[in-house]
Amino acid sequence: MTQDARVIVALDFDNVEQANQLVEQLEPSACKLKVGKEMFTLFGPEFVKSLINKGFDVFLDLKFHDIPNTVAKACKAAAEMGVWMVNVHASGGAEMMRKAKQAIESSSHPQTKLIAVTVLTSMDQDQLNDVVPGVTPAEQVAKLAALTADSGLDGVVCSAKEAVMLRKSLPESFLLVTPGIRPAGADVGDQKRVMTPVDAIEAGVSYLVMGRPITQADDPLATLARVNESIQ
Ligand SMILES: O=C(O)c1cc(=O)[nH]c(=O)n1[C@@H]1O[C@H](COP(=O)(O)O)[C@@H](O)[C@H]1O
Repeated sequence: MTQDARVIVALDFDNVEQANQLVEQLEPSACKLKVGKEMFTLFGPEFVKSLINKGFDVFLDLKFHDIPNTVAKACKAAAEMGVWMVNVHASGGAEMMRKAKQAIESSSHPQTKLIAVTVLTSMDQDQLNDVVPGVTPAEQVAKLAALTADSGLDGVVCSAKEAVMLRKSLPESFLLVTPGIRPAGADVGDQKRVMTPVDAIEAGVSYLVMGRPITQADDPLATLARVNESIQ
């Protein structure tokens, strides 16, 4: 594996011992780690710092969405924890995103990457119609990704299905971070816009977020190794 692992393992556990049991088997060269709302609410910054101290790049996935001042301060606090990446919702608007980026740049860890969620990968056309009528997921992702890039952020969270389209209009350095990744035949669960790891990388994705297909596998390490091999 290269130093810059392309798989981000989503640690969505309600039990810190279980999470640590998995983490102990993983290597920072083989994957990055994502801590989301469940584990952060249960176990807080100490858990995040323990992963950073083990050498992992940590994506703190709290999807901030609030008034600009509040989000900026939350992003600065996240950066000062030493995380590799943090995210906000692009639908919070340009001012919110710009202020968040500036706050990170003024922090003691200015290299923390800031990305914005476009349309959640659990949403299909029907669900999006309830929120933004008459717009396809791809159109909404394109609009919010352009807004995110214009606001100076490092990238977006989208589904791999939108990657080819986004790569046509956004620079190579703009990060596309894609959940909804499922190896062929794996259980889709609540995800709607899904793709396999190989197809996602071929579509131009920067990082693959994978939770249950790895964490719930009989052999998480072997599953991660197979994914890494397939995308080399
Ligand atoms: O921001 C995210 O990470 C995220 C955005 C999105 O649109 N969809 C999405 O599934 N996620 C997260 O990515 C992970 C996907 O997990 P699995 O569906 O188990 O692979 C979860 O932790 C979600 O919270």
